[in-house]
Amino acid sequence: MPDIPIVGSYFSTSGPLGIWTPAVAISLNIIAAWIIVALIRAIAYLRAPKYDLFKLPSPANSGLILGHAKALLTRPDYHRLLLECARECGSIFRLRLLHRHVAVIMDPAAAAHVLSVVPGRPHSYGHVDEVLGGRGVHSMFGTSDEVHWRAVRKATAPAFAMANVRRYFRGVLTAAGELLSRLEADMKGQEGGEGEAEAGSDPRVGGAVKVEMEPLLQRMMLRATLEGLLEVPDATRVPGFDTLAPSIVLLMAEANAQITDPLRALWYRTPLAPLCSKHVASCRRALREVTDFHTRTAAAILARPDPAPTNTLLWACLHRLRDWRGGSSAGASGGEGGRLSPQQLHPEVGMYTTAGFDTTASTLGWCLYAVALHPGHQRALLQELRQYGIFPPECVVTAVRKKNKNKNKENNEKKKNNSESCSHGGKAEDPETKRDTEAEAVEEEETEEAAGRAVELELDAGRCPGPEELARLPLLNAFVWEVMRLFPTAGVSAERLSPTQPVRLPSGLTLPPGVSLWTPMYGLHASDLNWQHAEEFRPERWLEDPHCAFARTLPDNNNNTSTSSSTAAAAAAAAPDVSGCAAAAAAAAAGGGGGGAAGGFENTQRGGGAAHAEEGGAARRFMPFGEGPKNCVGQNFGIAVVRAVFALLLRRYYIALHPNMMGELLQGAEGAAEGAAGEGGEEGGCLVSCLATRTAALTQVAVATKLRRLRLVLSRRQE
Ligand code: HEM
Repeated sequence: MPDIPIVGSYFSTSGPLGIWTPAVAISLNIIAAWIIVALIRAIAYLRAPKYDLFKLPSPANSGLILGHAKALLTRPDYHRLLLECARECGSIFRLRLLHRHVAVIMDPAAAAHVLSVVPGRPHSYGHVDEVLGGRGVHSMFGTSDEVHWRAVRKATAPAFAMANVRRYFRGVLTAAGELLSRLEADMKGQEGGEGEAEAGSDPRVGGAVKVEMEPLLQRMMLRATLEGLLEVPDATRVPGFDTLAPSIVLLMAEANAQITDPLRALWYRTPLAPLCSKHVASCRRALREVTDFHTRTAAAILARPDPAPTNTLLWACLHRLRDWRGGSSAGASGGEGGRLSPQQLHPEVGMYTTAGFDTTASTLGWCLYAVALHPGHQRALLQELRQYGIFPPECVVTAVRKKNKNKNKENNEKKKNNSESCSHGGKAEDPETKRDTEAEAVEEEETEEAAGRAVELELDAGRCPGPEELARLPLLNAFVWEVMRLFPTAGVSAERLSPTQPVRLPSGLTLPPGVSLWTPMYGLHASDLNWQHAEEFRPERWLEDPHCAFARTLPDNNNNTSTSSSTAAAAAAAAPDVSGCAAAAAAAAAGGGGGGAAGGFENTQRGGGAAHAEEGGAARRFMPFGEGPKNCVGQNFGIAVVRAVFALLLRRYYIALHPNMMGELLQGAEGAAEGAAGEGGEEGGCLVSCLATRTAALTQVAVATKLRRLRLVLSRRQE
């Protein structure tokens, strides 16, 4: 009998291989364990019910260990990568990220089905939730507890009825007034040689001034949310307001980086991270500040007297929210338990403060980018705004300067009273007094200008359009829908997970539980499989076809569209690009397809169905606000703000891209993009895809898909 060494000696250097013995022994043990696990999984797989996951085609660019993760991680514009995969594999395909499988769904019927029937969001949303509610605390958005989600959704959804959106609009106009003041102040500063964004560069470009738009839009939307939705009086005076938007943006970027890089998430959570990395330290500080701000807002809401039962404004719905823990069904106030403490309410307050501001600001940013790229459309839009009297110059008034009150207190009081009475649109004002006030305001503006001080502007609510009026403008709405189609701000961020139940797709394929179901909006909206001339920016498509949001208008074999064509559509289609847009708008307004751009989408979207009944069940192919029970609850408010602020800026300023940004856009695609930026934008196929690729290179694909830096040149229009 050979002498068998005891097991312990395999792990010591006295073993048969000398100093190599422990290393070899450990490796052999790991391999053995791996084989055992693989055998167990193989047996489990053979015994498990059969699913169709592996029947889905998978793109070729898969690495042995990382699978498709490497390609996704190395392409910052991975929304375009998904589009390329769809071209290779079709509109439903499978990606492998390490050992995990993800079904990517760009087919409208399958996407709408998944978003409608699969309730859960994947765990990666937890990183985002941390920004909304704090560490380890979940809001309705990121919770995996369906009772929690249902309770809060049911209690707060009435807050976004149109009647309430009208109420919130005052807050929007206040915030938009501040935006104008800041823009004018920037312009004045730059004219005087101050406030340059980049040292050494000339801020004046051909008599106009450059502006970094994103931070201004984010601040505006945050103020609109706090003062409009939550009725926080003068949010700008609340401690921490000035740093809130940049802090949330910083944290959202970090959350996104952690979603795509799990190792980063691990490192971020170690106690060493803030000591070694300034970035992590500032994120931690920002998180504390943001959490503190939300808790204070929640406490302020709860401190208000009980709202009347008929009050469905957002703050009132949140005030009424009751503890849902321990209950299996949600009562009228969302829960059946006791009152919530500020700490319990703060994730929901944080979610509502945060969910709308970056999405809406980015959508606005995309609108400004698109209008700067298409001067012909800009002219047509301006014409429409003038024709309908939207945001006339008189709606912008100069606010009373409190600085001068010692000098001219009495005079200022008089003006303040006048301005307040008209800004709430309450009392009818004597036209004579109004003219006097305007003249004084202009005079004051001039005095302030002469003194080199910034002028504060306000919007006169009585002269501004309401949300419904804006929703009726055919061209404006067609333009905004087209922007939201080609540049959806939730471009990659809709994902569902069914942890225990298999998911059956409309095509008949059944996917196993635990597989991530990813429905990237960008892919749905920009894929040739779903749209004709998908990558072309053509707002007219919304005017030509009242049911453009549904997948029924794909070309038949003869390259004709199957739409039940109207005279309006035919007239519009025959007209050239920009004038075509105006012609289509006119035709649509005349009744040919008037509801298409403005009413059609909204009506059906509110219905909540994934399929359009009138169209024999055609699937929705346009879903910038998501689909199904977890679609965007704040969409009425979001779209109203986009329309209003976009129209306001368009009416007041000529909007162009800053030459530096134009330079970046043209890099490597000079000839191609130049044409698109020129009058009329006659876009050939190559030019269209070049422009799309270059835009993607300037895009930050994150929780919100937005331009990395939006630099514009704004010049005041002469009325
Ligand atoms: C143009 C602006 C907006 C866009 C494009 C947008 C887009 C979206 C999308 C695509 C979703 C669904 C995500 C998913 O399927 O997982 C969503 C959800 C949500 N949005 Fe918006 N949103 C906008 C504005 C707003 C505003 C203004 C608010 C509120 C103030 C808001 C609050 C929410 C909330 C609370 C959810 C989660 C709904 C739930 O889980 O039931 N959004 N949004």
